[in-house]
Amino acid sequence: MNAPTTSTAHGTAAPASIAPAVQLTGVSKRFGGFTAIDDVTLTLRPGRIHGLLGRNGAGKTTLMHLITGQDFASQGDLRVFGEKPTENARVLQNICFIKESQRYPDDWQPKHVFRSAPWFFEHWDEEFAGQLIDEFRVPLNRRIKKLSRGQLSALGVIVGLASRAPLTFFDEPYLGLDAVARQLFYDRLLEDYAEHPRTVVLSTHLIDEVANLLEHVVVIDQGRILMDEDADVLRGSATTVVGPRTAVDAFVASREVLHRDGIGGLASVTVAGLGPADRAEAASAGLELAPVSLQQLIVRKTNVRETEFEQSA
Ligand SMILES: Nc1ncnc2c1ncn2[C@@H]1O[C@H](COP(=O)(O)OP(=O)(O)OP(=O)(O)O)[C@@H](O)[C@H]1O
Repeated sequence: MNAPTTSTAHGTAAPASIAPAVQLTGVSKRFGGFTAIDDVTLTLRPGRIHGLLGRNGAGKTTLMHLITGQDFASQGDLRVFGEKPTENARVLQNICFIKESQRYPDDWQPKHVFRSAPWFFEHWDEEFAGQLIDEFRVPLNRRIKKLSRGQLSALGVIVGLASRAPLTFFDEPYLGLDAVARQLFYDRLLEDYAEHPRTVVLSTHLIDEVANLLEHVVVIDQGRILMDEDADVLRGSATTVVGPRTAVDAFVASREVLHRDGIGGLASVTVAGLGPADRAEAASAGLELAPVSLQQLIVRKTNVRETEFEQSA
């Protein structure tokens, strides 16, 4: 029996109904005395592109290992398509996990990877894979050990895209990819996802590069979820106010300040959520309002919440 799936208008299998694709409740992962994932409760809804973001060592890869059944949680309940993922073929056949450190048999060439992919991924699209192989210029008959770093990354990206797995993880897939190849990856992911909706989790440090792809953002730090919000809500949740310092200070005095910057008599202050009336007030005070990039927003909100966490600890 397969994991619950349903046909979309495009005829592609996707997780059924509105049941969560992934559901974690009070999940922790400890390595000896060190807690890498700390009491995480998180839901990933199906049919969305999620960004899993966070600083080095935050716990992103560990979390993905737990969700993809490669490791056991020390505590808590973890469900993927409603079932526990570990040692569960029904769930695992619907997951594709592309990671930078992917290992292949010593004597394998890319052609062996592409030949074996359909055994693992029931929605594998050979024609799409062929198109991507040409576009990313991956040599099919060279030993994988001899591939350049970028070619190796491209191999993973092609498998991840052409697998069309209902739940696909890309853990820092861009490492080694040049700017042209990264853009190609983003373009093909978005086009293919539009035609074949599925649940995608993208872990990356290049937040602004993927900002337009992301529908939902999860930020993790020291094993805890710092942010779990729709990207659109996040985008509209802060604005930078720029102008003469005294006017800016007066305007932000009663508002939630996320970040302050400035030089000489000029100030640039990022504040949370401005409504139409606030915007009119800023305009009449001669202040400029600038949008905040997703990356800046995440960095600023993360700093504020890290401080709150530290104070409450
Ligand atoms: N097998 C392990 N044994 C001990 N500690 C581990 C193990 N695996 C991960 N850790 C620790 O858990 C923490 C989270 O690591 P993880 O690889 O999940 O971070 P990450 O967010 O993916 O980081 P990066 O962005 O640098 O790849 C780190 O402090 C790491 O050293």
